[in-house]
Amino acid sequence: MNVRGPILSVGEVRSVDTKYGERDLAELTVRPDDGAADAATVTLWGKWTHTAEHAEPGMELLVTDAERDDHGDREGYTTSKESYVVLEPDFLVDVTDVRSWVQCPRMYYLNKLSGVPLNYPVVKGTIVHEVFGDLLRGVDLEESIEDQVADAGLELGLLGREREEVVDEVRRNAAAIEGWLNQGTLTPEGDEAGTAPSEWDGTPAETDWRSEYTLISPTFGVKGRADALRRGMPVELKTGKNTNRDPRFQDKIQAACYALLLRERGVPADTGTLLYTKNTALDRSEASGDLSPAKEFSVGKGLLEFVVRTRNEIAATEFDVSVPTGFEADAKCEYCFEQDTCMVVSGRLDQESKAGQIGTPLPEEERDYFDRSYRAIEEERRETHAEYRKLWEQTAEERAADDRALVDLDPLDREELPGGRWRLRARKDPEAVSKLREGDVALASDGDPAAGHSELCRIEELGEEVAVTTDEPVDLRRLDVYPSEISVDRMLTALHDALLKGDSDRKDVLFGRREPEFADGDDTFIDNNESQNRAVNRAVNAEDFALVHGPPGTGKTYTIARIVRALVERGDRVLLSAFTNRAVDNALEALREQGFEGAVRYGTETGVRGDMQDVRLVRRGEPNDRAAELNGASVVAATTAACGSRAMREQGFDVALVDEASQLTEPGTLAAVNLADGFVLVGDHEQLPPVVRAENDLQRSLFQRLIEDHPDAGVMLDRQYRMSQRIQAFSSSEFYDGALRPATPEVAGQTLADLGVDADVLPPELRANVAFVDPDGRREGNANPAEAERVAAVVESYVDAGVPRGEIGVIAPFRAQVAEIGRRTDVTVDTVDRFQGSSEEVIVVSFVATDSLDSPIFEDPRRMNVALTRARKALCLVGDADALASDPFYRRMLDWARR
Ligand SMILES: Nc1ncnc2c1ncn2[C@@H]1O[C@H](COP(=O)(O)OP(=O)(O)OP(=O)(O)O)[C@@H](O)[C@H]1O
Repeated sequence: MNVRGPILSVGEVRSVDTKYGERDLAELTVRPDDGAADAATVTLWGKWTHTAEHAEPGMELLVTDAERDDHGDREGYTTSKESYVVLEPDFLVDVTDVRSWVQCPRMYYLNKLSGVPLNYPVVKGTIVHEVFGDLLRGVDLEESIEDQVADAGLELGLLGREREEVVDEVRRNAAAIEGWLNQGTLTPEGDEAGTAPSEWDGTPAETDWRSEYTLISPTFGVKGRADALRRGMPVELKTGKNTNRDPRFQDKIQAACYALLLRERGVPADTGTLLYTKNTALDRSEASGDLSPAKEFSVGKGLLEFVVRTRNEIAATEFDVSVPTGFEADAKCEYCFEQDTCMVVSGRLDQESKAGQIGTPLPEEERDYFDRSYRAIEEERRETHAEYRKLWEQTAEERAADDRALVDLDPLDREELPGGRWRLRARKDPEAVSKLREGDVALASDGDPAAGHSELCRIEELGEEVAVTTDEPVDLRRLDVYPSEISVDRMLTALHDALLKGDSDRKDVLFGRREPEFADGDDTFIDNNESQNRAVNRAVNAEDFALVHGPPGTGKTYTIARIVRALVERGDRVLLSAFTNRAVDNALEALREQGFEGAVRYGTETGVRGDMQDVRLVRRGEPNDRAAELNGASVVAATTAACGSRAMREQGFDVALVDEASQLTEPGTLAAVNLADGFVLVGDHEQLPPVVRAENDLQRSLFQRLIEDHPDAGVMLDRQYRMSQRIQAFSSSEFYDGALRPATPEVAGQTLADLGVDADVLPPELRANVAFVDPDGRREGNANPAEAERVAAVVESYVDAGVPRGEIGVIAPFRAQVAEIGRRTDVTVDTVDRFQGSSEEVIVVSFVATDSLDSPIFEDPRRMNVALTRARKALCLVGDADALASDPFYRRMLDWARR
């Protein structure tokens, strides 16, 4: 029986005499059934008392295979021989984190802060791992090495490595792997080593080899990606040498973690193998000891329990977001490679640490900022974990209704690609919608992503047919959004880089110790728009930073391109960045339209728009050429997320220009800003705020903070090129103090007639360029079918009058209503978030709500600002007048629309 619930109290560890001799125990009070049952005593015996020492009231406790042990009138449970005790099972600890924690808890923390840097051992390690995977999939060794070294071309070039030298070194490492794979003793009888698994049926024990296996354990709160499984047993590859007979302790722990994860799936993994690739590469005369690369060890219950206890220590530390000191373990600092880094970080952040501190602490406000941001980012991590949990807590139908999965796919075919990867196809219900998009990394599964067979995949095609690529074939019956911690990890490293590596002068301005400064200068860069020209001047003259506030349609992109050109003309190297790929590509397009060539686009093939592929930096190839292309570019364009990548973190710029800055968290913005001496942020804090799950400081952008603290550093673009006078009026008065105006009389006076539409053909209620229609529908959940029907009819009226379908967009607040409307019309229907940054001649907005507006979606008027400003010539609001009139903001909107 499993007992699970919140801990109410934790008793001291004490010893008692039992028939087996003296034993330790600790009693905890827990409310089982996830808090629904009456309080019960749970007794943890023996080594599990170690976990009791880390437990605190408020944490969640899980005891598997518990036994009843009633205490008089109170229910009680006790651990059995089979039990595992898990603290905070919902917190998913990564296997690599368990590994670094056993080396030293402080190392775990430092790794988290600084991320994986660009260095040769790391890049080489990745290549060797890839080659290992290739060998398991049956690829020829030499072919694989050439291929994988070419793939790492850019990074190798940035590290100044020559291709030949790397090929040689990888070959020496890979030889150990190949040799081992070819050893008959380790291969099942009659089977050839290195052959790819023929058909995967979901049970690891039944196939010979699997590479890169993603595992998540709901019970133990652990996740990770095993290098390989051999007949269900974990094999870990280490690009180092180890001449002892036994694997290194931390390596053993890592393999044991995977064994634990496999056991949860019913695979009795009782042996772990570590493969040290440098062993055979040693010069035999210099080396002594055990030179065989593969070292096996047996994974007993004691080791698995140790893994869980270690994992519990991490979960307990993260429960109160405390910082490990290193005293938790008995690692010796003087033997540690990280000793200096550890001391510097401890000194700068004034943290207690076993290694000690050097240097002077950062000013107090910076340490406060660090602590607050660190906590906020860790809260966001917990929210990400909650997303993982939904993979097994929600039913397939719930996932689909939540737009997080495409379910009931019908597998069509599978095709093996060169290099051993697979392309899988399936048919999907044409009406099914989800958040998944082409290019996304997702989880492909046989229908059960947690307990069944699942593979990470990349979505290549998402129409009526779905096509994905994976490492191994899987019966493609379901596709899930795969929650990634990468953005959380990158926020932490950006925070680290900004505060611990950042220039102190820069920090003086960021932390309000000094005002931003500007050089004198007033040139004419743009002669037909005064505010845009001021914005370019502000940006060009900024000694520290400048802010460009751009309401809808005011020519932000145009102005950005002009700023970039002006900066490059005076000899600056510029980073052109934005939150989304779309905005980065739009800015590049504007640059091209203004006649500027020579920008390099840093991004993935699927992320970059088709017409920008010609300037995309290809990472594959000859190291020197690849690095020269990036290093030599005067303008590099990349999303802010990509700015946190290993390669980009090593780049330096004079100015970073960041578009959509109001949609970015502070650390998200810092990722780009860290790379440059000065920066220009472009955004509009009156439109959508940063997209985060947790409710904390991350919801406010750096753009907003700076523009509120230093209004003089900003220029607002006040002429818009998009909407007719009538459409923009409400937004201008509600959000921009009436300062927003049409740029030209043509913009102001545009109507549907300009499209050749005869207004008389339209129903009377749609003839004005702002219209309101009340369909008298009823909200059902997050949809309103009657309203959807009316929206579709409104769309048809515009089409009948001559508006091309491609010029009409429909915006609805909830995905359920998007789907409801999508079933009735073939024009673009989406939520506000998807429409930000775009516009259409005609926009129809569906409000869904009836009776009242009680949904968080209606609480932030900035959403409405985005919705209402997407229309150029006609805007039609479809909603329930009574519900809208119940809130002052929406009442004013109604008054305007009905005027
Ligand atoms: N100074 C200008 N002179 C002439 N046309 C301009 C000027 N500035 C912008 N435009 C035009 O106005 C339109 C909108 O500009 P742009 O796309 O740069 O707006 P934006 O502010 O980036 O829009 P969004 O609000 O969607 O981000 C474009 O067609 C652009 O060419």
